[in-house]
Amino acid sequence: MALNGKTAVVTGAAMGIGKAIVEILLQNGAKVAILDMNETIGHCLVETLTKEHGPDRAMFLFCDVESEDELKAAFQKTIETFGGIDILCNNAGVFNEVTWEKTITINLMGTIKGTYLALEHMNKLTGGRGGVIINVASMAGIGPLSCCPVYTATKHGVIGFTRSFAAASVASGYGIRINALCPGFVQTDLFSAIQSKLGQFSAMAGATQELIEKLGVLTIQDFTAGLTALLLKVTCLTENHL
Ligand SMILES: NC(=O)c1ccc[n+]([C@@H]2O[C@H](COP(=O)([O-])OP(=O)(O)OC[C@H]3O[C@@H](n4cnc5c(N)ncnc54)[C@H](O)[C@@H]3O)[C@@H](O)[C@H]2O)c1
Ligand SMILES: CCCCC[C@H](O)CC\C=C/C=C/C=C/[C@@H](O)[C@@H](O)CCCC(=O)O
Repeated sequence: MALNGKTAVVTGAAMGIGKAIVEILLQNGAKVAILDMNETIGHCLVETLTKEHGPDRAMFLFCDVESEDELKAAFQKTIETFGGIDILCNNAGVFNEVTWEKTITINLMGTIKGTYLALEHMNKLTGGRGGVIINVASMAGIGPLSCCPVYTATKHGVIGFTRSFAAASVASGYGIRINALCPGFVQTDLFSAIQSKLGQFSAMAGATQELIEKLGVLTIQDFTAGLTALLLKVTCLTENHL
């Protein structure tokens, strides 16, 4: 299988898009560390995945991406257990215009913290073996979304950070491929809860609903089907194309 022998870390992976990414990685041979704050769902997911894919392929690690110490500990545990990290997916994210500072800390700073830790482990210039980083941004990172200026800012930030880091990686020879993923609307818990998280922009809910009707909403199954080929293309090229 394409990802045999590879180890991946996925943040915010207990459910939704993160969980879908974990399943694709496992189906293609990788071992996966599932980082999340939701211990109950995380442990339950590992139990299910172990039945499907066999023992020692997936493990749950409690980790709030706001905490550099927790991220560091989770990376360390992954390296000790699986022998290294080849793929990092910075997926953890929230949608909340009320507690907007936290939205920035999780969505943007969490992604930057994860990427810098991965750089320490993967950088070929300092003895690492290279690797792949995937940052989950959004279509709201490409254009404005009037109901959520801060969420939009974090996703624009993730894209800007990813593009700049990619240029630095190529210019310096880190041996790290980094890409941003920009999904449209996907039926997850985050998507279902948006109405109550708009705060002072709740008057924009109508415009957002029109956009949702225009663009449509992917089921997680359709999202997974569409993502599989793309994710493999990005992650499989580790050795030959860096
Ligand atoms: N659902 C969509 O329509 C959509 C579209 C584009 C991009 N995205 C992005 O995809 C990512 C995943 O979103 P989702 O829709 O699957 O959300 P979700 O709410 O269904 O799942 C998010 C997961 O992240 C975890 N999480 C939240 N805060 C965390 C933290 N501080 N540290 C670690 N884990 C944390 C949650 O416990 C949960 O398991 C987010 O970055 C989101 O912005 C979502
Ligand atoms: C309410 C959003 C909850 C989920 C957010 C996700 O990250 C998904 C974002 C998906 C699509 C975004 C599209 C953005 C399009 C705009 O740039 C523009 O074309 C639409 C303008 C309408 C508006 O201002 O609201």
